[in-house]
Formats: sequence, C-alpha cells, structure tokens
Amino acid sequence: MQLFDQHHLFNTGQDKTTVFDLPDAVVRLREQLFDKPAADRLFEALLADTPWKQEEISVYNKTYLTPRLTAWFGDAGTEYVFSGIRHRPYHWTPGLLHVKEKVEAEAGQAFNSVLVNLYRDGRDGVGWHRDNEKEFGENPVIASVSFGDSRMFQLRHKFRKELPKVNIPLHHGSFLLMAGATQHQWEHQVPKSAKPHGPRINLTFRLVKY
Ligand SMILES: O=C(O)CCC(=O)C(=O)O
Ligand SMILES: [Fe+2]
Repeated sequence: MQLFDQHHLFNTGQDKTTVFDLPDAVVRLREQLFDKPAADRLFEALLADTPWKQEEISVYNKTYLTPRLTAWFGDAGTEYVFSGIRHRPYHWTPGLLHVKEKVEAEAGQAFNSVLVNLYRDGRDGVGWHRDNEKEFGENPVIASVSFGDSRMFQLRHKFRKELPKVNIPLHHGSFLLMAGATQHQWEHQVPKSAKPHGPRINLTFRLVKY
C-alpha cells in the first residue's frame, strides 16, 4: 500500500560528492547514495514498518514531547539512555540491514546501531545539539541517510561564533557523514519550517562502544 504521494519527492538525479571545507570538522555529502526507485521503496517500507514513538524529554523538571517520532535499532547490548531511561534497541530488520551495508561501504567503517527519526511535517524538527555521548567514543563517526521530503540540515561552530552557519539541504536518498572532531566542535539541527512539508525519515548510524 502506498501511504504517501511520492511524485514530488526530490532527488538530485546526480550522484555528486561534496566535502565541506570546515575548521575542526569532517563533513561529506553524497547526493544520491540511493537512486529514486530505491529511495521510494525504502521510504515506504520504513514509514510503514517502524514502531514509531514520540518520546518525552525532561528539562528542568518539566516534560515535553519531542517534535518528531523515533525508534532505535541495533545489536543486542547497544543500550542507550534517553532522558535518564535505559532503552533496549529493536532488532535489525532486513530493510535496515540493507541500508546499513551500503552506509558502511560508503563510510568505510562498521556501525552497530541506528536512530531512526520521522519528521511528520514542517512542524517537526530537532534543535541544536551535538552527538558526543560517552558511549560513542572519542571522535564519533555518524552517518546519516535521508528519505522523503527535503529538509535543511544546519551546522554551526560551538565556540567560534564568527564562523557562518552551514546549510546543507538533505534530499531523498542522500548520505551525510560527520567525523573527526565534528561532534565536539560543531552543533547541528534540522529547524522547524513554516513552509508545508511532507514526511521525512532520517537514519543516523552510530557505533556504540561497549
Ligand atoms: O534529521 C537529521 O538530519 C538529523 C538527526 C539528528 O541530528 C540526530 O538524530 O541526532
Ligand atoms: Fe544529531
């Protein structure tokens, strides 16, 4: 069953790689790790088959619902702590294992877990943050794949406020790698958008050290 009209889903149609020349960061974009037919199939399968949940986060004794839906998958033992609560990952699905293989080949390293995010529309997003939790080791490598509607991904230096913000539109089927000191020196976000947006799924592959 087709859950979402894919006709407008934008894929650059050109598999270009861009290495961003940023101080204290290693950031690489591949426009089309998945071509449009593959991205369309994966988008539908992930949308339908993922056990989506809207997590609560506590900030200063108040609880909020995160403005996106998430699910965590990984090898047994890759527990993660979210808002003070221990979570067990779901087992890998065949679809996710297929994506993982392609992502590992492109990144040149293995991953053992993935956080899957669903941005239902323009009102969903993720605020400025770094993914530098201890369980990801010294210089975490994070590989991100996007399916569905295009959204803007932004980076800003955490300490050198004079540096300009970096805007990277992430399209259907794209791959983005963050490595080196990126998770220490830079923050990233996907801002909410006042423009209408269809759903977008993003997968961030990580290596939990345990
Ligand atoms: O949706 C994205 O492109 C980024 C998601 C993200 O930053 C995260 O899951 O930590
Ligand atoms: Fe992140």
